[in-house]
Amino acid sequence: MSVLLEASGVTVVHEGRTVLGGVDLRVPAGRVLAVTGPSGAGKTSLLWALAGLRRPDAGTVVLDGEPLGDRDAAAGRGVVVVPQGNGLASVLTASENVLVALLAGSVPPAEARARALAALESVGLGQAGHQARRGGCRAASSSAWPSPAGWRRPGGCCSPTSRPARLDATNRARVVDLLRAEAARGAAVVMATHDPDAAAACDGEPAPRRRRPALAPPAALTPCGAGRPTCETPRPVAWCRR
Ligand SMILES: Nc1ncnc2c1ncn2[C@@H]1O[C@H](COP(=O)(O)OP(=O)(O)OP(=O)(O)O)[C@@H](O)[C@H]1O
Repeated sequence: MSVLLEASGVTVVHEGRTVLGGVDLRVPAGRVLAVTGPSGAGKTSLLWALAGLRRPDAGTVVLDGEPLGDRDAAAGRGVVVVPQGNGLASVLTASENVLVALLAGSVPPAEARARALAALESVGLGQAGHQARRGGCRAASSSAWPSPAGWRRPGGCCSPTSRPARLDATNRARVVDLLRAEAARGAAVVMATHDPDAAAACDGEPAPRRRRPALAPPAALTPCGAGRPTCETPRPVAWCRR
């Protein structure tokens, strides 16, 4: 089945404050959607909701026509989430971090080693990944770390990543390339970023019209992408790559 991630009216309330209001989006397989906005705009809240980590206070998240469910259910359906802090174990090397994820998904050890090496090479770490611990491989960014489910059966992939302070142009391009490759393998990819260049690399088209007035977050998510202006009004927007 072709992956289709849809959100409808997703609203997140923290401590009585609406930080995300009525976001609609639709991300089919093969597309990379970027959401951007200033700190506090609600990017992480949106991605957490899309990944099943945070139940929306209103609205729905649907994957392939079925409600997403909680994180366990989402993971079981191939939804990968890459947290901002990478979620890596600092006591493990880069390759060990990748291996653990693969082995936990019952990938045979030999295959897991090959996949781990391929993943690290794709971000320019290669053999260095056998020595590099978390601090040393941060520039490779989060997208290098696949979930086994995500590799075997591409589903949604939510990546709050690419803070400009952490990625230079080369590594930014690598991250975007990895996300595009994931999309090309059939994933629907959502990336949150502060980095206008990273967002622009995910060229796109406007999301469907909102069905209800926005409960504007304190600083709204804004669209960006090749040739697309930034919205001047608070308007959470999603967009997809053709
Ligand atoms: N667990 C929480 N409890 C209370 N408030 C929260 C919680 N998580 C987020 N918030 C608030 O919700 C708002 C949106 O936060 P969120 O992390 O989604 O924004 P963001 O766009 O991802 O920000 P950043 O780019 O800095 O990561 C912020 O004002 C934040 O302080």
